[in-house]
Amino acid sequence: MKWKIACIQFDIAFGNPEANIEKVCELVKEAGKDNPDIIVLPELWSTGYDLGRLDKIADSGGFVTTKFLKSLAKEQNAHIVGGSIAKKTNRGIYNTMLTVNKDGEVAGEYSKLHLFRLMDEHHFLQPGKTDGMFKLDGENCAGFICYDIRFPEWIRAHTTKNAKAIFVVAEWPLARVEHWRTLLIARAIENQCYVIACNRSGSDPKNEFAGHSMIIDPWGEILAEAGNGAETITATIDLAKVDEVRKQIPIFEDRRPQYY
Ligand SMILES: NC(=O)CCC(=O)C(=O)O
Repeated sequence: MKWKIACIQFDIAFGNPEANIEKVCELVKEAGKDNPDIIVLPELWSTGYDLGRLDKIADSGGFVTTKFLKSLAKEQNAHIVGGSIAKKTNRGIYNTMLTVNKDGEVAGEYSKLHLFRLMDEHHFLQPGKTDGMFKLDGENCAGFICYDIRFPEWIRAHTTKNAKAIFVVAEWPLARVEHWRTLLIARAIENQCYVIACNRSGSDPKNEFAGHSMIIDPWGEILAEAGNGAETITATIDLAKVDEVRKQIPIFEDRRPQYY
């Protein structure tokens, strides 16, 4: 399976879902001119980290964003890994990744498992309880949200279920850009999978963000990398390469989990 991927890196308007929905609509349509198979958005793209106002601005039940992403996916004939949104439920607010396929169906829903205390998430958000596996065109994929990439065991729990492409959506600050780049490359090499990572650019009242969205192959080669401004990066990935690399160095066969 070959997929052309587009990661849309942009500056999120702080606490302004209407403005962000309008912007994403425009940017997805622009990216769609290149006929990508999969379009990826960053973390909390509709609200940014305006955590103190989430009670007012989070999407209740995720209904507005789900409907919006479904209609965009159908219109663009592309799968959308819809970054994440703040989803309000009667159990609290979650940082939730929604993936919709090009038929306009929800292919996956994953709420961030590891809340990032340095950015106060634990005061405002609930941690998810499910894994990030989903399928696109019958292929196993997995989704992760930002801080999750610091937990290799969480990513591994998905690649041992044969996830071949992992999607990381983020609001990763510039202060730790080298951690971002190094961790993403390491996750690709150690799991012998594609890593498709979409970060935001710009700043909010507390942080300047790194950008540097990346598409990395299972050998750890960077196929595309953004700078730190608003930019859409694209690359074509071929999942056959995952099987090739896993055959060349068979780490999944050579694991000794009984000793770990
Ligand atoms: N939004 C996040 O989860 C940020 C994670 C981060 O910055 C880190 O260093 O980890």
